[in-house]
Amino acid sequence: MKAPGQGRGVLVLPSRILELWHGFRYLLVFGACVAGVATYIYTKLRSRRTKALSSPFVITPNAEFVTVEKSGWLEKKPPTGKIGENERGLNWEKTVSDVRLKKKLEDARTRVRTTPKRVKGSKVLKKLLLEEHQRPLTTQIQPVIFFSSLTGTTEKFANTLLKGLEESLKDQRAMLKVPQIHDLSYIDHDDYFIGPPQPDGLAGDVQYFYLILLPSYDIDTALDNFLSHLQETHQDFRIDTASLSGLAGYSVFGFGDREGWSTEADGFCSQAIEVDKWMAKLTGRKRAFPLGLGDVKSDAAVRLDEWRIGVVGVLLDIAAHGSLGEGVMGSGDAIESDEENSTELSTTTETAIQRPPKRKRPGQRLSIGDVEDLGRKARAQIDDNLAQEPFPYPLPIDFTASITPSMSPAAPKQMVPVSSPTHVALTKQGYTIVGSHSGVKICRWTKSALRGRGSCYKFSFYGIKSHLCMETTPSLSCSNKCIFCWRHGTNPVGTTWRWEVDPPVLILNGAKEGHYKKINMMRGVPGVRAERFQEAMKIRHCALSLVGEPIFYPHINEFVALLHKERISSFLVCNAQHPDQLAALKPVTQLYVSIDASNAESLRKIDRPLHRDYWQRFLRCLDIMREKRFSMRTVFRLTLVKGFNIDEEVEGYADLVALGLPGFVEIKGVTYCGTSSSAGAGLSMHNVPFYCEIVEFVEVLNAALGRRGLEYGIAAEHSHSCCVLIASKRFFVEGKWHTLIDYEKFFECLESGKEFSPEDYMGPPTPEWATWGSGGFDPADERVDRKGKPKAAVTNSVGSPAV
Ligand SMILES: Cc1cc2nc3c(=O)[nH]c(=O)nc-3n(C[C@H](O)[C@H](O)[C@H](O)COP(=O)(O)O)c2cc1C
Ligand code: SF4
Repeated sequence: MKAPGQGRGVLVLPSRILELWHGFRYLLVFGACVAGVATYIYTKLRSRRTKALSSPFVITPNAEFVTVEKSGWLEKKPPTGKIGENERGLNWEKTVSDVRLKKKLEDARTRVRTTPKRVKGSKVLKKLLLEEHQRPLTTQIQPVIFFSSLTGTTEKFANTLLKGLEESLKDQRAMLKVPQIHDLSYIDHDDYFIGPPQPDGLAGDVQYFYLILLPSYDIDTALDNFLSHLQETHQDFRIDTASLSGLAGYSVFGFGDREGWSTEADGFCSQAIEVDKWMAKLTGRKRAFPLGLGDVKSDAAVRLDEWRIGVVGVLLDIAAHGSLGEGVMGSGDAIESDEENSTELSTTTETAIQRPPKRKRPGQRLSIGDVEDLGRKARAQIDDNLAQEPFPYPLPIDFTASITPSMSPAAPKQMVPVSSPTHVALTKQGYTIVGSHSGVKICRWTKSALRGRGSCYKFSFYGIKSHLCMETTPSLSCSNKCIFCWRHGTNPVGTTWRWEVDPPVLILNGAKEGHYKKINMMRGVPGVRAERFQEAMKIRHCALSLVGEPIFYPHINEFVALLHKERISSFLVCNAQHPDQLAALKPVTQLYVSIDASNAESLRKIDRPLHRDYWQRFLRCLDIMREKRFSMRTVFRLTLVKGFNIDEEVEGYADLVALGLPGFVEIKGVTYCGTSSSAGAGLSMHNVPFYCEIVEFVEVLNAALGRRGLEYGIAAEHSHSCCVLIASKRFFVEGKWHTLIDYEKFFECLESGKEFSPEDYMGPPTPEWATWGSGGFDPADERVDRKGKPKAAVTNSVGSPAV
């Protein structure tokens, strides 16, 4: 039997528990849930951590691949071999076998850490490049010569260059480091031709300047590897397309053999030309000096030396100014000659002629016979007219006339002040305004010649190399308002000189400075030939035929004398409106008048002269030209405008030739300038004659001169610029035309102080390729189309025009 208390106590315990459960059950359930969740999270976290710790270190793909691509070393490979397997079990150690590559990767990492770069698969924006190049250069420049040589020739030249550079740059050590030299066969191309080298601890303190000397081989050589390397680097989408833009600049010199590969088209220096192109792309057009080419069997040493001098000049520029100067990216865009608006414009528009319908001039034709006498008669007739029948209006004051005190104007103003619209307009069109009334502009032929694409017709006719020629004017103002003048509306005009006068020295120095500056801007333009670039740095000829009227300038004689003193020849074109000034003009190498029309009415409509006695002035000028023909070479320049003056004007022009008896008559087609004023005058592209039409006109004119008993003949042509030369038989010697000029002889004659005639400085015979029927394009140059592609040579046989 159980004790009563004992049995009750047993019953009370469960009910107590039940009671407690009811009282705390929600709390207990909630606590259990929280504990469960916490345990779950803890377990999860713990398991992750364990897994991570047991896996090999994996480089973050993004960061590391970017690193690799930025440095340009590897294609989608992790960058180091010291790490073991990754999650997929690939052993990177095995994939990176090249020890050097590993080192580069390390370097690349360092580089990336110090100089982060963006991956760019597209073309580098010009603006970005500009910014980069425009930053002031405070770093030292390290010139590096690279060469390749199979038989030792290039190596020898490279070492000579090294010595030359060391010598020339020794005083510039603060900015220019001692040049280095590397054989391309012994260096790793990756070290220098993916990105500029980064010297340890000096990143940012040194910029490299590459000089690359190469022979050319049309067989497989190590050079092909180098070329492929450049090409692949440029085309590698992971690498900046201009990955070498960090260079200070570069220039290439090629050695070849003209005996076996006579022209560039035949392969002369082909590989140097290729390398130059790839380097231009890789550096973002940092060609600091034009590509030089030398023939190992003739001129290599001379050409290399010229090139060295040019390169040293550039390096010194950098030392002095901290920048590459003009002509390379970042310092002023060099204008491609193909894009250039034609300077011929100035010479053609100033003479283009609008002709009235067919005009009969019975009784006005000069008879065959004594043309001299006729000239005198014409002059006498004019004088009579002036004396007996004064003009019904007051004659305008010629600027050559003396001015009475009462008429003297107040203080003269500047002709083209800097703030004037004319200044702005001319500057925009590429003119450099010199002083307050002069201008200079590099013409498209100068650019063309620098690139070996041909000189203007003056080379074929007179031996003027266009890259040695400066086109300028000492007076932007003129006394005509020709309807076809592209400057119409903004050009200063006047019958008298009423502006401040700049001294001739100032004009010449300013013009030369402006010209050289523009030449310098061609430095980085593809295709510019180093030797021509060098030659262009010495002006040999001056064409005073830009815009305006050169003899309007009161000190024209002094200006021309300064040119001659520097042995610069002078070709002066005037508009036949300033007879007194023309009469007072001292000898120039060649004197032109523009013949814009063959009768007074026509001239008035076309030239819209300010002088009311314009026709008398015009005739007087022809008269003076006739008188001057034994003291200097005289030229009539005719510009033909289709639909205006080709068919009907031949006889009239022949009469004018009979009057002035020029040594030469240049006939050329107008160049359409496409301005609103020319369009307003009814001119369009349809008025530009084809060469065959020029040829036809010339033949008819030649016949017309013959009928007048004038001893002229068709001497030369330049079909490339639609231009033909008729010459006096004075220049036909021993069965050959002698239209070229002996410039040295001209200066000698001048310096002798004695009287001399054009025959005294007549040059050698006109080259065969320039004579009538041969086309007139210098075979040493390459004719190209507008896109710069080689064009078939035009050999225009007489009567079957080619253009
Ligand atoms: C097999 C061979 C191929 C050549 N091919 C060219 C060529 O295509 N174009 C060229 O201008 N010169 C060519 N040359 C001429 C060399 O470029 C020239 O002799 C040069 O100076 C060699 O330089 P190096 O002695 O430094 O190797 C070739 C010469 C050889 C022997
Ligand atoms: S003469 Fe001189 S300025 Fe005139 S087109 Fe020829 S190169 Fe140019």
